[in-house]
This record gives sequence, structure tokens and C-alpha cells, in this order.
Amino acid sequence: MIARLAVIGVGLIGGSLARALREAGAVGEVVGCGRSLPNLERARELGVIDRFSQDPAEAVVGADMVFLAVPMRAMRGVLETIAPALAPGAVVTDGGSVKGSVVADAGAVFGAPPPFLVPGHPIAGTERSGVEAAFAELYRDRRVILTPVEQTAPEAVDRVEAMWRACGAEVTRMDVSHHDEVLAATSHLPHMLAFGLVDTLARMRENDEIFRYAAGGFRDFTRIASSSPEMWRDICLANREALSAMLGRFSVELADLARLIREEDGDELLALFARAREARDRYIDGVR
Ligand SMILES: NC(=O)c1ccc[n+]([C@@H]2O[C@H](COP(=O)([O-])OP(=O)(O)OC[C@H]3O[C@@H](n4cnc5c(N)ncnc54)[C@H](O)[C@@H]3O)[C@@H](O)[C@H]2O)c1
Ligand SMILES: O=C(O)C(=O)C[C@]1(C(=O)O)C=C[C@@H](O)C=C1
Repeated sequence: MIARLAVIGVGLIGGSLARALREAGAVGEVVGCGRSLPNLERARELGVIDRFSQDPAEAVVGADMVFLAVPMRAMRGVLETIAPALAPGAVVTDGGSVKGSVVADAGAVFGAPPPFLVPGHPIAGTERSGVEAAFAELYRDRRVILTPVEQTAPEAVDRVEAMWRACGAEVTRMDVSHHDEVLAATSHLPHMLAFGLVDTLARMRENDEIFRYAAGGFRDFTRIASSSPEMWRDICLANREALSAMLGRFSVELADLARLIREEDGDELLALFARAREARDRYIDGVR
């Protein structure tokens, strides 16, 4: 289906796409590109890629599909570098966690978002980074959101959709700004809470003792605070408007929760916890 795939950023997301397509027999050759030479050599050793170049322009030569899986802040530079080297008919897509910034980056590089660029986002991941963390099943039965814009060619969207389906994913389409608002709420805000909580506790003087007595609740809630700091700095800055709005809204809710506790309002606390539990049970039933 794909003759030559160029993966720019062979980490968890790019490496898992390459692995999944290989396992599905849906790709011929995979060419990798990245900043870290040891990571690329390891990717080749593991059979995730066939060969690599550290120059993105060289890596995309002759590729019919190009997948950008670099941190958000690196997207514009990569687009600039690959632009003159893309093969005629090549489709470019990405796996970045924020979509408005990718569309803006493409507009800045090409004058307007080009027809061959399909912004995308697999809603799947882990707290681990690098090619060692990549696995073929990451996208199976998970959602991938594509956010084509007015200029995007429908045939390019179809090809990217078929690529993700070959990985076992369910593909949906969404408006760019709606995507960024929804993900600010369901992904970016929870990461801020986890990073913020761990940092607050770690900076308390008695933190050694605190962590010694932290059990399952703390562990479950804070798993995502082990995620890549660079990746999350970039996501926050790329989605700053929607994320700031969500943080503002949540701060108000948190202050209200603190007031209910201070005022010993057991009835309201019970109502809030029951509402939240019901919503989470519904969510869990839906994903099962
Ligand atoms: N980790 C997740 O759970 C998750 C989920 C969905 C989407 N994403 C998005 O996918 C992208 C990649 O995330 P990841 O988790 O695979 O990160 P990762 O750290 O595992 O991999 C990123 C790779 O990009 C390379 N890289 C960085 N800057 C580069 C540059 N300028 N040129 C070429 N290569 C460069 C790094 O060397 C690294 O190998 C990010 O945009 C992230 O927001 C991550
Ligand atoms: O499960 C995790 O560790 C993740 O953080 C994955 C997760 C998320 O669910 O928030 C993180 C960032 C994304 O862009 C998509 C998925």
C-alpha cells in the first residue's frame, strides 16, 4: 500500500506506526530520520526502519508517505527542510498532539496549508519515549483524529485514513480548533495536574517521607508525570489558548471544592463525587 514511508522522529509514535504497518504488510521500505544517532541505529537494529538519514530532506526523497512524529516545536523546521525534497504525489501527515499549530506552521512554510498535508493525531500513547518504547499494537482499536482543512485534498485524506486503518485504528475527522479544545480538556489538562501535583509534593521538605507512603492512588494518578518534559513543554505552548482556558475553568472548580470541604458541606461533596463517579463509569463502559 505504501511503497516508501519516511518517518521523521523515530520515537514512540513514529516507531509504533512503522512497526504496525510492517506487521500489517502495508509498507515496502521505511526510512527513518531523527536527532539522535544511537536511537536511529537502535531503530535499524530492531527492524523498525530499513535505513536512515539525519537530514530530513534526504530522508523524504522518493517517499510516497511522510510521517512527522517530532515534538510540536520542531514541526515548522522539519516542514521547511523537507518542502523542496518531497516527491510529486507524496502525502505528508503528522502525529502531533496539537493541530492548530501544525496548520499555522504549514501556512507559514508553504504560504497556505498545502493539499498534500493531512494533519492527524493518534489518541494513543504511553509515558515512555524513544524507539525502544515503540510497539506494533499501540494503535489497535484506538482512535486517530484527522483534521483536514479547506485546502486538503480528499485523496490525501483517504490515503492517510487507509494507513491508520491498516494499523487497526478507528479514524474520525474533526475541525482543527474543536480538536485542540477537546484535547486540552481530556489530555493536556490531566497532564498538567499530574506534573503539578508531583512537583508540589517533591518540593515539600518532607517529600521523601511523603513518597514512601504513596500507594496505588498516587501511582495511578501520576503515571503520566513520567512523560517527556520536552514533548509536554511543546504541547502546552502550542495549545496555550485552549489549555489556559481549561486551567482557568478547573481552578475555579478546585477552589469551589476547597470551599465545600472548608464549610463541611457533606451533601454537596457527596453530590459532586457521585456525579463524577457516574460520568467515569459511563466513560469506562464506553471504552470497554
Ligand atoms: N507520547 C505520546 O503519548 C503521544 C501520543 C500522541 C501524539 N504524540 C505526539 O507525537 C510526537 C512524537 O512524540 P513521541 O512520544 O513519539 O516522542 P519521542 O521522544 O519518543 O520521539 C520523538 C523523536 O523525534 C526526534 N526529533 C526531535 N526533534 C527533531 C527534529 N528537529 N528533527 C528530527 N527529529 C527530531 C527525536 O530524536 C525523537 O526520536 C509529538 O508531537 C507528540 O506530541 C505523542
Ligand atoms: O497514555 C498516555 O501515557 C498518554 O499520555 C497518551 C496521550 C493521552 O492520553 O493524553 C498523550 C498525548 C497524546 O497526544 C495522546 C495520548
